[in-house]
Amino acid sequence: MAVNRTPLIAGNWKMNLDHLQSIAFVQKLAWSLKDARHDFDQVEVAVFPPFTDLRSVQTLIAADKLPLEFGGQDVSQHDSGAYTGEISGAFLRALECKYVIVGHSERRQYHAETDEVVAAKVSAARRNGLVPVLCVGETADDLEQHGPSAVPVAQLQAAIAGLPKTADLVVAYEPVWAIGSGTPATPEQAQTVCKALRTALEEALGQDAAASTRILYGGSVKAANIAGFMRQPDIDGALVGGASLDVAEFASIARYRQHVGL
Ligand SMILES: O=C[C@H](O)COP(=O)(O)O
Repeated sequence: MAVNRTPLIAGNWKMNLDHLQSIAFVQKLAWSLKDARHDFDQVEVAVFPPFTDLRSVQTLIAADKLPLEFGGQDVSQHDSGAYTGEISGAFLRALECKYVIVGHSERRQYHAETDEVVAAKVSAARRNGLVPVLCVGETADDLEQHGPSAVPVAQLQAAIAGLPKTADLVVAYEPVWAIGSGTPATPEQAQTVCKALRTALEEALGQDAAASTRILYGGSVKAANIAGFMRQPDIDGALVGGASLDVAEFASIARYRQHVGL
């Protein structure tokens, strides 16, 4: 991991933990990281609760001045109007979200989100002052047919076409076959794709954007395997699903520097 990119350890809770559970979780997480003298200047930690938890999480983090960031798991491509069930980026920003996940494979798969929709959501996030955490990744079939990098790179290119060179963006490489499977990509496999993604960032947005944009790996990350990913030069953190629901496990992932020997 390059020294000029602050690593980001992000927990995507998906559809887990209600607002009461979210309060207990965030309190325990902050306590656990404080106990362990986690260095928040060296590693940024963020949680992505369900929409219904965001107000509780915001209130707790603000009241106790907890050094945690948070964001939504999705955002509408529209800012307001007759879109039943959708959540505006303006609403997320009003709740002081810093980030929003865009284009997660579960949204692409279960909600038929196309590259075009994902690109519109990236724009909506930026328009509303949110940093998009743009997810890209190939299925097992994609991998067999096109190799490791073609699909994630094409998804990235489609989502960032037309963005200004100064756009603040996080990219999360999540091979679909690794998500929730217990079988992560190897650090070397993940590095190969993340390097290709960085090259695509450079081609689209220039050298500075490529050098400053954080690229996360996601897919069956846990405390026992985080160090291998964080040793890779083009991996700047992790987007964690299942393991982010266990406070001790997630805190241990956030303290990856101990595992890496830093
Ligand atoms: O957003 C997170 C990813 O989908 C990874 O999920 P997982 O850690 O449960 O494999």
